[in-house]
Amino acid sequence: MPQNTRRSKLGQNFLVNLQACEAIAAASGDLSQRAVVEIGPGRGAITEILAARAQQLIAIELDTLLAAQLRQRFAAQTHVKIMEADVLDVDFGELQTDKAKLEVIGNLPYYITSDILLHLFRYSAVIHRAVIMVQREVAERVLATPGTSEYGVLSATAQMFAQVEKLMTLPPDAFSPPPEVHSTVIRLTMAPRFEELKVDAEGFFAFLRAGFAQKRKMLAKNLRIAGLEAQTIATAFEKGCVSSTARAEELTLEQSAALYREIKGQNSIALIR
Ligand SMILES: C[S@@+](CC[C@H](N)C(=O)[O-])C[C@H]1O[C@@H](n2cnc3c(N)ncnc32)[C@H](O)[C@@H]1O
Repeated sequence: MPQNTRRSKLGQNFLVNLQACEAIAAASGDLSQRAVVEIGPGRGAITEILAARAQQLIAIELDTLLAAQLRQRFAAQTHVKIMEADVLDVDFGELQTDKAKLEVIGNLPYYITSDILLHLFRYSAVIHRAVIMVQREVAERVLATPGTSEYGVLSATAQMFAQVEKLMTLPPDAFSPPPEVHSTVIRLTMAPRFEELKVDAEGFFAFLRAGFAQKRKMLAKNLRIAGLEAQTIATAFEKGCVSSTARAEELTLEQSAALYREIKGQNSIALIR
């Protein structure tokens, strides 16, 4: 495959703004006692800084050539391990070598941002924080609050697993080659809310996906389409104090959870297709 095609396919827009590299590494705090996982180290701009600060660094790179170059460059630093792999295939549980949770950092390949986020949430029990660069529009969706048009399944999912913060936005010229979009660094501090809101992850996410399935439709309508009985929905909305005309994006996570618990209490969740 020609180099340019491979680059755009793998989301290879390398960060060339040194200040931004420093800021990303600094956003994870003191790393001297931490194991850090870098996703997509590329040409090593952030890797270099992390190698100087972390107790242990595991950098996961899919591109064979880049991985080989990094391996050579960091050969003398035994606390740095370059893994040639697809990050989505990596079991983060196996990367944790002591009790301390992992710090994750990365200027992500944008073509699989949502998949990487879901992968990180799957391993939220072994991750402390993730400082990641994503496309600005994705950051806006992750950070969106209920009642705004950006609020959707991604916002609800991210906010069920983590406290999310926006750190900085960079223009295309901070990268080489420049992407067509602006980029935003966000910090996710893992703090799952399932116990607090008394919901199970699998059922609650199926409920959220059904509720957001057609964003222009009212939540009740979407739940009907998903297979719930009208009476079940009406009772749950009444008990959960949710307006029958509400749309899914208007509900806080607390309200969605209350509604879900009501529906589950009526043994109707299994009806969701
Ligand atoms: C946006 S670049 C960031 C490179 C570097 N960290 C920087 O900031 O300059 C994304 C990197 O992720 C790598 N990559 C793409 N898909 C990947 C995957 N599935 N698993 C691991 N790395 C991947 C690309 O080869 C590229 O090096």
